[in-house]
Amino acid sequence: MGSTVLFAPSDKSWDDHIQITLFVPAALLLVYLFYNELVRFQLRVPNLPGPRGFPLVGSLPSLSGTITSEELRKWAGKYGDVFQVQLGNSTVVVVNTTAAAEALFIRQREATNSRPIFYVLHKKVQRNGPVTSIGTSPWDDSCKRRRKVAASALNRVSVESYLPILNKESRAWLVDLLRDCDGGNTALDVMLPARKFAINLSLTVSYGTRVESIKEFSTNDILKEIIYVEEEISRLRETSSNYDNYIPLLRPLNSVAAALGLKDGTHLASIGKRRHSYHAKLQARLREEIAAETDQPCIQGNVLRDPDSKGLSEGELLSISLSMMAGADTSKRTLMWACLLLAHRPNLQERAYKAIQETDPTLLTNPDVAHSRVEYIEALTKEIGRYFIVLRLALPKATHREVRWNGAVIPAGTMVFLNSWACSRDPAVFPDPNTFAPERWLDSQSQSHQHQYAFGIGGRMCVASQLAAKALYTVFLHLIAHFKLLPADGELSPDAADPLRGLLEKENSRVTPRVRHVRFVPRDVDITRKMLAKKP
Ligand code: HEM
Repeated sequence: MGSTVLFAPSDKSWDDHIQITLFVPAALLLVYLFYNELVRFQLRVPNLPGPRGFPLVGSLPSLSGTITSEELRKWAGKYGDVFQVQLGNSTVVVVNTTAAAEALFIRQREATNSRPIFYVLHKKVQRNGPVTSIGTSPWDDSCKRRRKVAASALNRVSVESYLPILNKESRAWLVDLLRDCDGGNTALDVMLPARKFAINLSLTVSYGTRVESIKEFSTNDILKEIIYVEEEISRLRETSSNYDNYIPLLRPLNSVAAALGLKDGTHLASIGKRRHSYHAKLQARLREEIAAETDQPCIQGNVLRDPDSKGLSEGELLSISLSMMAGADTSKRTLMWACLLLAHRPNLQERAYKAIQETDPTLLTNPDVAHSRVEYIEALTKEIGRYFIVLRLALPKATHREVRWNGAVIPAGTMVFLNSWACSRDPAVFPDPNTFAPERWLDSQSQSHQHQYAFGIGGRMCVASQLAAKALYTVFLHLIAHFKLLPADGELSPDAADPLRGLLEKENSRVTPRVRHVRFVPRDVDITRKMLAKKP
């Protein structure tokens, strides 16, 4: 007798089985998509124009592969100065002109003072950490306290006390250049000295410590860690990518991928932990220096010496230091663009050199130049900030209360992008905006008192704008006084230092130049050596 399979499904029941297996998830997905579209629809700001985009993803595909800030600037031509765009499930209000920026961030300053919460940064990277940096903290009492301490440590008066540091760091740059430039025959990677300068500035302000040699960046474990971790954080803070922030559906999919071993599910949290851990090491070192009375004045030191004076918790103090290190990234990128621009504009260098000579020729041989005021170099510094805008969408902002614009009421908790790039290209206040013209900032010009958007605007503007501007000024003056900068291959390229065509990555709103090498030819080696010898 042949064996009988009692429960063998007939062909029909197999078909039913397969149909149900396919149908149920498809139906659930459709229900989810429908519900999600309702949510996305409700999140739109009534009476504010803006594209609707695609289901689920909104305008993300339309922005993908574009230079986001420039694309949004172009969209303003169609939708107006202020419009809304949906990035997945997030509604973002984009502000594209100087008039609109003043209306929202100055006249409604209190209401636009906050920062959004991002899934990747706040929920994943910071998951186990006590704090976020100031620049990524929503507006509350703690944020107010931290910002106040940072701002008073970096205000115009305090900046005076940092001038010796700025002189020292810009001279250190010249020492490195003189040693490595090979009389201008070898092109140097400008990222290395720019990074050293920027990290030293942040380390000094925060912990009273600095890096002596560029080589340490590849040999010293804590510095290697700072660089890796800060670059990762910078990538994870990027607003134009990190789609998990905007499309909730991706989050469980990523968890499944991590569970299946297809991606590293611990990476994000580990970056947050590593950031806290390197700061803890720097702080421990500073505590030892304080105990030995060998510490240098710095923000952490001031608070550690007198913990009750500022009313900050340990976590809040740490948050201030996280913020100082994040600032290093922007200074570095600005310095890189500036070197490239100067290398491709010999006339600009000569004009600047002449301006130093005419204002005060002793500055050409003086080791300390940070105190000086050469109007043209100040204008050059401002124009470099305007022309390149290294943080093209500033840092993402959020409304803290209702904001009004042209009949639309933008509710509290809405994400807002200040398109600093578009504001800097606003022809209403910057005629011929695509031309690099330091002259526009000279006192005689009508634009000279315009706001410079490189540092953002409003209640959450860069707390270190005075210090950063002075630091850039000091480097530019010293560089121009002692070196001629030339393109790496001798060819003057119109694209290398172009803020759109010269980009390394189009979509990144923190912009870096594609070309990184420049030749530095000493103007007069003996004069530079003598100047450097005046100070240890
Ligand atoms: C060329 C150099 C720099 C540029 C272009 C720059 C630019 C910016 C921009 C655009 C913002 C956001 C402003 C806004 O949302 O309106 C910002 C915020 C901030 N910057 Fe800078 N920055 C620079 C250097 C620094 C340095 C050196 C530090 C620290 C030592 C620093 C600390 C901060 C902090 C703490 C914030 C957050 C402010 C807040 O959210 O309340 N920045 N910066």
